[in-house]
Amino acid sequence: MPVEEFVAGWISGALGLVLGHPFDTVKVRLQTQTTYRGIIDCMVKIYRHESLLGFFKGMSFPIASIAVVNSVLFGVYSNTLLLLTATSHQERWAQPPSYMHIFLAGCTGGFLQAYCLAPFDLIKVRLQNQTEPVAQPGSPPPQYQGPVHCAASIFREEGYRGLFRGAWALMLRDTPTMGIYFITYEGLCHQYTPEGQNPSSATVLVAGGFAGIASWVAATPLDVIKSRMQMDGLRRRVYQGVLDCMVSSVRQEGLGVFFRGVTINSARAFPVNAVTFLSYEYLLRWWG
Ligand SMILES: CN(C)C(=N)NCCC[C@H](N)C(=O)O
Repeated sequence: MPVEEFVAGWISGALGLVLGHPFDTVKVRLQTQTTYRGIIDCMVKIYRHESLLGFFKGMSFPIASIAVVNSVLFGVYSNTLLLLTATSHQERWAQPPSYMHIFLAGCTGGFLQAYCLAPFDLIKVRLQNQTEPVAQPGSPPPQYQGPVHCAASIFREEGYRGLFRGAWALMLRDTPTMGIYFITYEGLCHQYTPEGQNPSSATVLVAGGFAGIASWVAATPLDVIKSRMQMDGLRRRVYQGVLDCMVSSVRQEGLGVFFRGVTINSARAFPVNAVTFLSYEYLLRWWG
């Protein structure tokens, strides 16, 4: 099993994550809180009330977890393709796998990474939703004082299963959309690369960016539900499950609720995934 794919997945994911985290904070707030009038209003309020640091709330855990999460996604994707098609990453441009195989490998990677991601994503969302300014002397401390405190409090108050709150919605979100992610990336690369050659940096950047946008547009409805399920249980339980969360969200806010955060998700997805795929491809070429 080639381990370079796992390491390349980790490094490239970390680069993309730092770039995209401020957008992610705005998205999570828009999806779970009703106090903001839109992206700009949310950004201005975060900056005024919480300073620039407010945009980076909840980032330390994802940075620590990206090693596991992204290496599982890229490593499982690549190794599943190797199993299905018997072609390694280096041979893949000369002998392209079928779209069905790419989709299946993407779904497998997405499914397994969702399981690893669930507790880390929960803690990120809970921390991002704390609106108190970071470390202001004299003011009451926020409910969670950091990622470890947050994890320990969830474990104490909601038990082990509490750490996996929203995990079903996360799996439903990530399994098909990671198939879409890799199909878009590989499809665009092949479209714009002469037979048998490696794709150029510009092609990788554009294909990676559009793969991010396509997958996030498809993922946004379940992303909204996932974030709501993760915030549920903080004070009292509102939703009985994923379906109940969908139905009551639509009843209260209309069908538009499924597209909350889609603009900021797409704006974030392009640079994040362009950088992720470019660094991934270069690291593998460098080691290959
Ligand atoms: C849920 N969906 C659609 C995805 N996770 N798509 C793949 C993008 C992964 C990248 N780390 C990012 O955060 O954009």
